Amino acid sequence: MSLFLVNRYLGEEDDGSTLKESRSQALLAKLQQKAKERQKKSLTEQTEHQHEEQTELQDVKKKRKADEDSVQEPQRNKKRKSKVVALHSSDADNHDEPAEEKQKKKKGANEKQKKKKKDKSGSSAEVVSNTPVSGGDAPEDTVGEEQAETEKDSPKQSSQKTSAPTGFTVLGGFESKPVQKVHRVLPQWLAEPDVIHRDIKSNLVPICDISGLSAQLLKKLHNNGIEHFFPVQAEVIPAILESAQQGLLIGRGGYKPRDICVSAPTGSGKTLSFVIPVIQVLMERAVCEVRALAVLPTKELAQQVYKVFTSYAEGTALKVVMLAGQKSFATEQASLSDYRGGVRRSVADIVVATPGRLVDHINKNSGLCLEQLRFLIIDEADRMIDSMHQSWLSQVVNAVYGSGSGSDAMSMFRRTEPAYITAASLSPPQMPLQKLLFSATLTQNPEKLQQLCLHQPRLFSSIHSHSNTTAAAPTHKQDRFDFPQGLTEYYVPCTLSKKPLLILHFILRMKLSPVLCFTNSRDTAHRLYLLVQLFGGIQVAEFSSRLSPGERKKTLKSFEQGKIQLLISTDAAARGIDISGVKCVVNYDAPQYIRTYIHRVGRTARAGKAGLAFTFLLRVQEKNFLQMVVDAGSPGIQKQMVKPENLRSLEVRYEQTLQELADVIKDEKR
Ligand SMILES: Nc1ncnc2c1ncn2[C@@H]1O[C@H](COP(=O)(O)OP(=O)(O)OP(=O)(O)O)[C@@H](O)[C@H]1O
Repeated sequence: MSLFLVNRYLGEEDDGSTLKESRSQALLAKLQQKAKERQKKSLTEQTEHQHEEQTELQDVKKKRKADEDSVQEPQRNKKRKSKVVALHSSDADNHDEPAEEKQKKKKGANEKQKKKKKDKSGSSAEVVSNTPVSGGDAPEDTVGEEQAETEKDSPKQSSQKTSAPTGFTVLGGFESKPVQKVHRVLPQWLAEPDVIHRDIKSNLVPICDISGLSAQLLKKLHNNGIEHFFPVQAEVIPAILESAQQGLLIGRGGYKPRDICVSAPTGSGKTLSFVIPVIQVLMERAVCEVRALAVLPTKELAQQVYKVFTSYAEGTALKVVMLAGQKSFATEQASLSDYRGGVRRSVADIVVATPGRLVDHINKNSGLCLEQLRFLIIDEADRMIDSMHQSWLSQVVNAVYGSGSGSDAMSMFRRTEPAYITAASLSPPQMPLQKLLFSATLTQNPEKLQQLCLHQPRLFSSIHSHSNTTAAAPTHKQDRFDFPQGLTEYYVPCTLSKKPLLILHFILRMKLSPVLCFTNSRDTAHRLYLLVQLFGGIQVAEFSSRLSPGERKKTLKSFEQGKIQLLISTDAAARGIDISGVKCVVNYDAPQYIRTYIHRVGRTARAGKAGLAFTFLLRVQEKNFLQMVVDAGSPGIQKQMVKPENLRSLEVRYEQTLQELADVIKDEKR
């Protein structure tokens, strides 16, 4: 005999499907019976409630009539009418619903009603609003009366209401409404800029017509072959000079000077428009401090601007320093300050820097003191905004206002970062930091510009105000820009395999050199360079991050001197690089972005001269690329076909070169 009996659940007994079936049938029968009982119950409840509701409704009606008699308030009447019509229409809505749905709604409403009664909190108005939902059985005479009244008042309205079953404005309904176009509204300073003439040649201003420039500077300009200012210079130089008319400490009328933004085409002379006034203002300084800082995105550009600054600072007491990593950190550090009598003193007035190297000097406390900074120049500003993730600007601002928090509270020149302008914030006067922004493709996106924390900015632009507001109308997707007047744009339909032949044809047959040719990657640039070199007969060089900064500098110099017929480059040379004598730009690879296109083609047709730009386009690229260029405001891009027979004479040699190239690349990889 067993002491314990252990019962275990062993899952469904597998005694055949018949048992399972009989069980499920029994379950189904049970459920059906329950449902029937529920239906019956609800029907009886319903009739009871309908009766109750009718009596309640009549009460409400009586009460309301009494109210109406006493207070003849038309506004209230209107509300009630619409309510009743709405109730009626919601009832009409219900006709379309399936019977089951109706039943459910009725039941739900009944339950609600019950609850309300229990709580004794339901107002008469609530009862009215609930009534039709509970079955659409509102007393016919009430609705009919109200509807008749409404019809009398406004037949049009009533017809609308009968045709549209819903009297309510359905929130979140499914009615399709035409989507309203969102029109771009620019802040006034962006929408209405100070206009710069586009045509350089016919709007030259003699240098002596600009007041405020010293005889020394005028002489310097003259010596450099500049007798006239370009339109952008004629507008911007006086504006910067005016902002510093009262000295470095305060702006016009004692106010902080406005920041200045300049959007003018490539090659229009933006560099001199900040170099000349900054030199002019700083020439009169007594103590050497870093008062101007120009930030540029690449070493090459920094080098170029540094050259212009040094050229115009020559013969003055001003010292220009470059922090772009061209020299060692220690050498750069030594050029910033020295020790005299145990005190560190600045020996730099103007600093030209790349953002990375600049931040290095700020963080490593290398002797770069920005506490007396008056001008912050941001060239290629749109590109610099894109590199804002490096937080270089906030580091510069911290370096400018860093010691204003009280370490030297007695100092008259103590600086605090300006917040809102109040009488208190303007006193005592402090050296203002004025930002000067320059670009050929300055963004009109206020959100992006906001990152620069501009103070009452003033925009100088060659894009006219009317086009600023309507410009984006066709697409609303991209900004519009100005193209140099002397530029003629072409696109060349081609296939991938014909591209190298085309470039050879341009130089050997069309004699278009010197050509600056852009590719989208440094590998493409390198292969094309090798191919052209192997083909022979063309002075060719490449320019990309494959080369050291020193090699790049040399290459640019040789190109400028005319020793190179074809310079194949990545976008490293697309922005700002000023190489005189570039007759032709070729986009071997079509650029992806309009800004890249504008800067690339802007390496020719500079300073009012003529220039050609060709873009090789594959069939699949044509539509989108041409649309992008037209939307950006290009005056027109023409089609240039190159007949296959024109390339035939080059083909045999080209095929041989391809084989040689394969070997060279193999060797390189090894
Ligand atoms: N007033 C002038 N007279 C003659 N040449 C000038 C004058 N101003 C500038 N230039 C020349 O025009 C060329 C283009 O100037 P700059 O490089 O300043 O153009 P940019 O507007 O900065 O172009 P990008 O947008 O491509 O940087 C330079 O070679 C410069 O020496």
